[in-house]
Amino acid sequence: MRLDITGLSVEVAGTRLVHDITLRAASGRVVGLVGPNGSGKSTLLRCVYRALPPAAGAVRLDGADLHAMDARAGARLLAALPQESGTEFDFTVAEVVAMGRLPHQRGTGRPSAADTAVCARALARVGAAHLAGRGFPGLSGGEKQRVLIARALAQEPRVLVLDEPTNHLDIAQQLAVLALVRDGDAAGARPTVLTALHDLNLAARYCDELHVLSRGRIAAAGPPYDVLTPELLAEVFGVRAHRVRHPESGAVQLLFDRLPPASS
Ligand SMILES: Nc1ncnc2c1ncn2[C@@H]1O[C@H](COP(=O)(O)OP(=O)(O)OP(=O)(O)O)[C@@H](O)[C@H]1O
Repeated sequence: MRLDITGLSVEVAGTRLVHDITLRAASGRVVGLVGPNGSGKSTLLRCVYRALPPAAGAVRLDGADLHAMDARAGARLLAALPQESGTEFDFTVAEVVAMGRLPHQRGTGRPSAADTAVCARALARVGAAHLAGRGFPGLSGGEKQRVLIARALAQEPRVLVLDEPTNHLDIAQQLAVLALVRDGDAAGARPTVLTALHDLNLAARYCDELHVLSRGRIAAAGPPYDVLTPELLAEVFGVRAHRVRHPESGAVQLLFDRLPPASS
């Protein structure tokens, strides 16, 4: 499913934080959003997953206006992993993941055997099947993050919006989660993904395309290594970057240093 963001501006408490964003994620593509702290990534994503209304512009899924859809219809198409859930769900892990099935349930709202199977698969995909019976509040930060990703996967969305999915994850889990997001499920179903990421090397490795946000506006967009030039990294992130090649794969990697202080 295609995600089109056109002319999107977002305001919080009367202040415009995100200005006139236009980007497209073609069906099945992984599009990354990178930018320094406070550049507006979360605010933009919150509007895309409908936690905030647009002040101008629109978010469309295969041409249909997401903000004009009823909540259940929208939730059957698009699932989100917010940066901070803000909720200490007093539920078991299995119950938290089952919440992902709510948009698909009718009548009694009780999960069917098929719903339970979808949830079990989602937990297994993030390597958290063994946590199903545990209470959510007692999990570690990384375990919670994997369970919330499983909840989003259990929603079987056509579009997945992720705000820092690697937060709290150790390096092996970071690579595993981004690989599963990029590669889709065993049946080859792969949602369209829009994800904010801080780690520029991970963003370059797992995203088909990157959009760089700076002060609420798009500063650059395109294939990762066309975008992540030393000039842009100095200007937007304030760092000195070297590009080197991985000794085995030959893939480009970025190494960072602080910029030398400006001479007066
Ligand atoms: N409720 C709010 N009221 C006022 N300002 C806000 C509010 N929410 C966010 N902001 C400001 O908007 C700007 C963008 O914040 P946002 O969280 O979208 O940035 P971000 O790129 O996701 O940052 P980070 O990388 O630190 O997560 C920041 O300067 C932030 O302080």
